[in-house]
Amino acid sequence: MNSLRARAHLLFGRRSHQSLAPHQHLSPAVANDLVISTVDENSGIAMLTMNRPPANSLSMEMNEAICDSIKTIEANAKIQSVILSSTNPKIFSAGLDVTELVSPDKDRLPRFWNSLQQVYIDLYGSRLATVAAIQGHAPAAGCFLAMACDYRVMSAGDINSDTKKKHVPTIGLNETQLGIAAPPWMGQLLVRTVGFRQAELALALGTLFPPEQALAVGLVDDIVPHQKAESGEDQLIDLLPSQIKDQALNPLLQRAYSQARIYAKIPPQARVASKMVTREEHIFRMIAKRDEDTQHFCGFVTQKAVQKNLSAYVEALKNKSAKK
Ligand SMILES: CC/C=C\CC/C=C/CC(=O)SCCNC(=O)CCNC(=O)[C@H](O)C(C)(C)COP(=O)(O)OP(=O)(O)OC[C@H]1O[C@@H](n2cnc3c(N)ncnc32)[C@H](O)[C@@H]1OP(=O)(O)O
Repeated sequence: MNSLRARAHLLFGRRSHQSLAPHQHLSPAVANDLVISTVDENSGIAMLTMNRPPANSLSMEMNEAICDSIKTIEANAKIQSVILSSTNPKIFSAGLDVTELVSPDKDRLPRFWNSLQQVYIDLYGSRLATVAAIQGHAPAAGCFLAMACDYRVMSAGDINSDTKKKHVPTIGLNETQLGIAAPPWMGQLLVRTVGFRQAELALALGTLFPPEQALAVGLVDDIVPHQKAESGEDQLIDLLPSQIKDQALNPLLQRAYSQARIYAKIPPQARVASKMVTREEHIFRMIAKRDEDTQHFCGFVTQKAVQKNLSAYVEALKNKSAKK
């Protein structure tokens, strides 16, 4: 137990009281293209915006960029909360980049999987309070990113003013629909989020929940109707990267921001210690089985039958997109 506590300190307690970053008031966007980070030391809030068109799918480089951004923000002791968002108004993240899975390079595949495991460790185990602003679709590992946060707000959907078409985002672990299974630690996150029976059903069926249902099962904490607010918070406007500067009146981002502010006011030692109570065991269990998990993943994904399903899925995605 003592060693668990020591390791927990490494995971959750690291750098929480040290200022490793030079003092800054409000930083301009720090972009590594795939992920854009902005921080506001006055409010103690940062924003991590995923920016990998067209769908924020998680390639190895994208996973690494997410981890790098989390670590950079964590190194600033003035920051207590981070909002995870997307530059794409219709897609939060489409999950794993499925092209990483089809006819994979045998040296890259385990590294790719390790990069996803690291996102889990760094995001789920972050000392920061994390709020997911789920504006658009969040299937599979997109749902995982949201579940790894402390709080999830989801858009109720939107009507295109020109075409009058309704856009309703969905969220869930839909892996079985691709002929694959969510890895145990990801599936367990769903169990921890929505409870055993709902998770058992949703995992088997690959259910993608629209916002109202996601709220009803507890997969998200709040849903926000898309009605532009009259006025925005100046501090939120400053935090938005240039790519989404026009989103200052977006009610979803405003709701995420107010939740991030609530978290930022809680004494960090207490908040982090309480996070440890619910998360440390799960994280350590995964770390202990990390290599086994990688081997299982590589073995599973490279099976002939699985490759056939994945190829067909990627083809269908491309055809769907081409028909638009
Ligand atoms: C033991 C463990 C073993 C295995 C575990 C493996 C775990 C896997 C977890 C995963 O995350 S698997 C990935 C699952 N993801 C999906 O099934 C999502 C697929 N995408 C969609 O359903 C839709 O794209 C969307 C609902 C997210 C958005 O729909 P829409 O707005 O209509 O956009 P398009 O479908 O036209 O897509 C736009 C563009 O993006 C490309 N794309 C979409 N998803 C992915 C993806 N996951 N990876 C790579 N690329 C993706 C799509 O092909 C289009 O690209 P174009 O260049 O053709 O425009």
